[in-house]
Amino acid sequence: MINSDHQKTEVESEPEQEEYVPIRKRLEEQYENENKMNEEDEEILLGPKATKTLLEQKIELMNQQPLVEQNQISKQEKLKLEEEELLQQLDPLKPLLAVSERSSGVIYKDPIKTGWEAPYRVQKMSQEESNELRKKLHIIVHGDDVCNPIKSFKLLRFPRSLVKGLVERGIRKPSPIQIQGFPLVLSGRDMIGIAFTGSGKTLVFILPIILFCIDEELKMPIGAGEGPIGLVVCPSRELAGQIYDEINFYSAQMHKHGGYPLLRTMLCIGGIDKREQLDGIKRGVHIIVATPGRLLDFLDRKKFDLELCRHLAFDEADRMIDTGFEEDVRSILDFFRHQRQTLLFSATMPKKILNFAMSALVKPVIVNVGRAGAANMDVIQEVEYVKQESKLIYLLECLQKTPPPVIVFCENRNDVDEINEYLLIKGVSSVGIHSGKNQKERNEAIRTFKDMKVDVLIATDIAGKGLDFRQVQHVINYDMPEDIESYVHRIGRTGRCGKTGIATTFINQNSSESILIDLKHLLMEAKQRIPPVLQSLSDPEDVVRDKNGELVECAFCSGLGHRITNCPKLEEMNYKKMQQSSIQGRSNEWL
Ligand SMILES: Nc1ncnc2c1ncn2[C@@H]1O[C@H](COP(=O)(O)OP(=O)(O)OP(=O)(O)O)[C@@H](O)[C@H]1O
Repeated sequence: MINSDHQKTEVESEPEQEEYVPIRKRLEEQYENENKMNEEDEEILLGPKATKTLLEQKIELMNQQPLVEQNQISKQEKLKLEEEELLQQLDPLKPLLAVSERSSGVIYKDPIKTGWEAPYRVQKMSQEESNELRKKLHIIVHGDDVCNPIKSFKLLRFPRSLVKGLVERGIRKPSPIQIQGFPLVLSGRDMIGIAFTGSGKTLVFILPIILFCIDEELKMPIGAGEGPIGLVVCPSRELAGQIYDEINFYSAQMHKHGGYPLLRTMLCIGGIDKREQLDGIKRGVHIIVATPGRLLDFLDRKKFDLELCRHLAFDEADRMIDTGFEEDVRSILDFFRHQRQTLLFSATMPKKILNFAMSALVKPVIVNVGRAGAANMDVIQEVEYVKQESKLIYLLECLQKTPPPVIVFCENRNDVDEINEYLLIKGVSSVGIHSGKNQKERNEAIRTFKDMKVDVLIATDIAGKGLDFRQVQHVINYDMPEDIESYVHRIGRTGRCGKTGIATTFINQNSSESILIDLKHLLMEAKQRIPPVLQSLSDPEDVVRDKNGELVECAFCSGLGHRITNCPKLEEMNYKKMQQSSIQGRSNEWL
């Protein structure tokens, strides 16, 4: 978690802790309270409420069928329905609609219009041909009127100067998420893109946004104080910096090789001088890349507005709307004055977040490449039992597995500092990054590591999501993260864009059994070797399989080894939420 360190410090410094109330009880109470307040709102938005539970409705439905057709509700089905119900109770949140949209009663039914159209050759592809191609590439789509996938940049009508830029980056043909994602985004559709780490999701939103902005600029140049047309929001400053650099790279390529206008972009994140950022706005800006805290700060203080903004992308979207931050997202949406295109991307997307996110989209298309939350198959996953006291020594040995650069992840920042000190003493060139460091130190750490001036980066989950370090062949988890999604993101820092990588994870008696069972199933799914220590763990009784015998994932964290009723992430989040209810304001991490 990006701000887990910060949260831990706050929690530790609390003199008196509130009494711990079991999750079910708290949820029941919370649901009752929120329900009272939101009944009217919800009825307007969602229609009249059902008076019966899903289970009762199902039984009633079955009773209406002829006796012969009646099957007993299986234990599994019953569990699934109970889970659906629990999920609904967990989600007493209003749909992700901005207050302004709700108050004006405006409901958009059609996607926004763009000037892009697929070539005739693509348009006349039959449904069977499209499905065949999707099947071959493991692309699964959900949604109405999904446009055909497109296999080449040329057919996508990308300008030559842009293709030149792609080639300079070693990119010659679109990846599966891009084959389906580009035509959808270019044609104005709202989209949720879910594909494994390192599969090229970033380009799916940045390239179309660049093209839309150039188109607008050519029609009517952006004036002083105007813009942005495109807004990208992501959960960490480092990721924002990376996306910002990518946008500038492709814009510069199009300017240099094609004479297109050079786009004005702005990085809107905490930890850097506000005045510098505001200077950018004065000249007018086409694209802003932001973290939510600083963005809301500027929007609240009317430093710029979203009057012209038509394209909004959330990267690592599930993290953005994870418990506790949906209010920030709602506030951002509230600044939009006109219809927008909304795009969400991540390698993990638990069902709870997906349901919630869908309410902000218009006629959305969900594009999946593989199971949401599955590990990248190009990463060889190794799990080793290492006693707590032997970890540092073993780490040195483990670093020899591959040539540098290597990333070492750990849960808390004290460990980052301790490991960094140890490695430096042992003569290993390393650098540490965590939320306790100032932005200058954080930027410096990422830069020196990216430029391969140091061999090892030691990081908390602050560097776990979205960051693209092309050369990294080995990721070491010094400890097992608290939830399986963070594990998937962490190991995804290697094995990117088709290259193979190794991930080594240290486990011991400190790792919770629940997360180890999730890990075991994730390894099984990715056809990896299961070490004896994990083999000996048996599944809890409530684990459910679908008709094909596949495990049904937890709807809250996508873990395969437990149900939502026993979700450790949910338990942890609710505990933290309760602990922090007295702490006012947004986390520093987001500013
Ligand atoms: N079609 C492509 N062919 C080859 N390389 C590509 C292609 N598209 C993107 N890349 C490169 O692959 C790397 C990973 O891309 P990107 O960062 O977009 O992955 P991602 O899917 O967003 O991963 P994560 O989930 O970890 O954020 C980048 O270096 C990018 O330049």
